[in-house]
Amino acid sequence: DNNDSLTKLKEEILELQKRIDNLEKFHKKYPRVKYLSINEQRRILVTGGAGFVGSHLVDRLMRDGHRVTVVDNFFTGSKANIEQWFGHPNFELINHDIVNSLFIEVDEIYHLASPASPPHYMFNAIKTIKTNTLGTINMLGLARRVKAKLLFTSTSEVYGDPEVHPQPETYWGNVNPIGPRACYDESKRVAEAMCFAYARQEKIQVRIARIFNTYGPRMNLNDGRVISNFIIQSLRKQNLTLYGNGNQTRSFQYIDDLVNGLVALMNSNYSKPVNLGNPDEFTIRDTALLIRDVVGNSNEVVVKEKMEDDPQRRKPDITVAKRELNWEPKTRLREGLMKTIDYFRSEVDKNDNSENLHTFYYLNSKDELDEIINSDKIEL
Ligand SMILES: O=C(O)[C@H]1O[C@H](OP(=O)(O)OP(=O)(O)OC[C@H]2O[C@@H](n3ccc(=O)[nH]c3=O)[C@H](O)[C@@H]2O)[C@H](O)[C@@H](O)[C@@H]1O
Repeated sequence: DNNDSLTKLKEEILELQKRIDNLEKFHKKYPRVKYLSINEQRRILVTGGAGFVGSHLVDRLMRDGHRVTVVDNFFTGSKANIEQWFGHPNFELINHDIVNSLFIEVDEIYHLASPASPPHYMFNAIKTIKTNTLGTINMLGLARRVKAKLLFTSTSEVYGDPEVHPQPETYWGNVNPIGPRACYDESKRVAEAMCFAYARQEKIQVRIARIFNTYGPRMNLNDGRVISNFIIQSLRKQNLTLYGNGNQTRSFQYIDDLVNGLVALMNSNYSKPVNLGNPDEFTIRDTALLIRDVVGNSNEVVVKEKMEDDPQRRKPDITVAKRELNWEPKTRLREGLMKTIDYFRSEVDKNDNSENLHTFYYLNSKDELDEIINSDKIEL
């Protein structure tokens, strides 16, 4: 008997030894990064660096050879977006909410942290306002203390429901200050004002990007914005939800183009706001039909209640970006959609077994909320 258990123990030890050997053999492979000398290498903070746009920017800055610190509170960001850099000597992740002060030493700050999808930013309107106001003040304070250059990611939503088309940076906008979108567009507007106040009064170097509708891999499955909703609905063979008649327009920019624009803007000498967007304009109905076509299904398009204060037409005038940054978007919508659909296809496959996922719906009224709760569309 003793002999038996001894043999069994020996077998178990051998098995464990094998596993330790395997672990020791494992070396994490990172994407290739450029070598920069100490003089060339910059210390760069990316707030919201675990989010959709932030993580693509982090990839670019890391590959360029810089030292990158990500700050994120993971409200809409996710660790999976940046896990490729965990453990890399040039990379650091701080779980921190920028509504509180941050004390670190950096040369540049890309300040992206903010929920961006309407259902997300409306989910906790006060928190959205705090993030864009207190959060931006904190980042400007940091920039002043350590003499860093700060790029603020503003939005085409500062133009509200625009009465000028396409929208140049000189247009002051048509924003409802008390509407459901105000928590986002008004707080982004005041954040722009803060950047300019710090630039004038404290001589901080600021850059302001007004980002127009952007899509691509790593958008959350529950992002709730139109491109991801239509793709997921098409993949799952659900009805495509058109809010309103679908004649409203948007101009969609692929993520890689935006990242190039952000880096070009940071490195430029231009300190006034710059539109970054793709001027190809589509109605939302046509967008639904195109996505359905590229996915290759024939789902029905159903009309839902119109969003309150939904901008009716949106298209960037990118004359300034072309002139000052020598930048323009390169990716056509169909091409960008194909890459995005590939990403969503694998994410949907992964997630559909875990049943805890749903598309966000806009709630315009109490009736609509009741309707959703009583239907099987959403698990609350
Ligand atoms: O990217 C921008 O410039 C700004 O505007 C967007 O807001 P919005 O254009 O309203 O983005 P979506 O939620 O994608 O909506 C686009 C249009 O599609 C419609 N929509 C959305 C989702 C859906 O399932 N169905 C649908 O018809 C909306 O009503 C809207 O007319 C984003 O929310 C912001 O992050 C960003 O700052």
